[in-house]
Amino acid sequence: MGYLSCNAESAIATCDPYNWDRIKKPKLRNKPNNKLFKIREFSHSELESATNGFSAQSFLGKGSHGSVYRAVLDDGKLIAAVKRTTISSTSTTPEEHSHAFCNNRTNCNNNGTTPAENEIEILSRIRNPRLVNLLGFCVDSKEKKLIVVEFMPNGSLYDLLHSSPRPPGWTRRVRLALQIAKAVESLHASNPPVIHRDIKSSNVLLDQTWNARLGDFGLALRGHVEDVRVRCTPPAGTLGYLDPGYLAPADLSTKSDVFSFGILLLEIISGRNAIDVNYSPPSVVDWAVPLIRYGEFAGICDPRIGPHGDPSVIRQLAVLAARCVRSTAEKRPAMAEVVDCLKTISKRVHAPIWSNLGRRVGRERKPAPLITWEACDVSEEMAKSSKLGNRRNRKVSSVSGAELETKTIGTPGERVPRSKSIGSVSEIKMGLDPNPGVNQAAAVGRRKHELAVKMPVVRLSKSRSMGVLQSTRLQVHCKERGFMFKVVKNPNVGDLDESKLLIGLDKEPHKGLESLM
Ligand SMILES: Nc1ncnc2c1ncn2[C@@H]1O[C@H](COP(=O)(O)OP(=O)(O)OP(=O)(O)O)[C@@H](O)[C@H]1O
Repeated sequence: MGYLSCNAESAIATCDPYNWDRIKKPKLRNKPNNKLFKIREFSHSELESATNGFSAQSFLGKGSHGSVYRAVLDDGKLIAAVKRTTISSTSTTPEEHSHAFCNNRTNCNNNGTTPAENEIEILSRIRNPRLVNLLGFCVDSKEKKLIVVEFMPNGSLYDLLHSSPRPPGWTRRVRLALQIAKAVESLHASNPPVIHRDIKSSNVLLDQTWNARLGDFGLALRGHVEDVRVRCTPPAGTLGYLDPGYLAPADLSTKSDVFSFGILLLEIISGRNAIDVNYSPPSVVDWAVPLIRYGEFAGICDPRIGPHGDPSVIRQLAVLAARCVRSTAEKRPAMAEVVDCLKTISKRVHAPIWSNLGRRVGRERKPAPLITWEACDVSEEMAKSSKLGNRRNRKVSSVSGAELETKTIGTPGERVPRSKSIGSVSEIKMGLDPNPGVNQAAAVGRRKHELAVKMPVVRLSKSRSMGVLQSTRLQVHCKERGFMFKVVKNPNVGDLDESKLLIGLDKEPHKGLESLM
């Protein structure tokens, strides 16, 4: 039995009673592997030598909360990834605050724990082949926590979708989507449930056999919605993936993860970033949902690979994604249902080529009613919207069009190749359009072809997890406009070159944003 001590308040026994519960109920669906497992405590010198002194050669990448290094441990028998966070539970400097996107009352994102402590606490209780599992931790002399997790040698799903010279085919995309869905479902099926809150393609890593693993539990919350901890943790997530209905702690549910998964599924289908200012509308939801409503399924497929030979595969994937991003959380499917749908789709993707021959030679063939329009609320709204006009369209799409700070737009209709530049939020100010139907109506009107309005060249960087801004004015904005994002250069960010996206739901204005509100 391993025992992990993070700090006096949050000492964690890996033999948690919750895990005993699950061990007693082995038949639970997709039960995470909650067998007791050892969490190692590494010495700092051990990790230092395993990463060649945290050298540039060992550097794997940088996230919102710190840097990640490849570590060779146990005489080469164990390769791991070490996350060195930029904040400690005792740190107080403004720089550290801004690195952690913390509000100005605490340097912690979750009620007294830093993202690193939070990740250790959550991952020490769950273990699953679909997750980037915890191997151990280390506390350095400045009380900073270093997290040691399984090393994922094949990069992230983000890189695979957006930077790979050989974009994955449909079989692989559906397999990856199913693996991620299973990972999320296993979190939601835990007792108490774990809500990840930061599902996105850069947090899906690929293991040595190219299977998807969900990682980065820095923002995850473990508990029931009524638990104090969940109720007191302000909203956080990443722009483009964040559930627009998640405006206050009480709004959080597993359905927020379902929304983010829906965005990820649209990204997998289309190869488009969640937010891409090279397109109008920049939000993948605003772009894809109107096309899905009008049955233009081929229009949302990644043009680098084209639609799947069996149109029902794309239809089912698209409708599933549209259901996940429904604006009403209760109408979104549970992850268990998402897994079932993807399993069925997966079987169709794998169906032998001759099963499609009927259609190819012109023989009429009914698509399998796996996810029919009738079963999908989107169809109801489609029918309503055609009666009520485009103003109704806004109700379906949860994340409305992002508003560009600059209005300079190139020639409408001019085709712009899909840019690999990363849809981010650095140079732009984004808000939920107060008239979201306008964007969507335009999208529908020109739906026969992909919308391609050339935007000013903006070099973008990867969307980052965001923290919390405390602002009454922004809260008012949120209420008045439905929901509002502000993306600005944050002068407090220090050496992080990323601009930070902040969403405010509380009292005191954040210095960096005050002037922009
Ligand atoms: N276990 C791992 N194995 C290999 N590479 C990893 C591992 N974990 C993270 N990385 C890489 O390190 C980089 C930083 O990861 P990290 O999770 O800290 O941030 P992120 O997900 O990119 O951004 P954010 O913190 O905003 O969510 C990423 O490029 C990621 O691919």
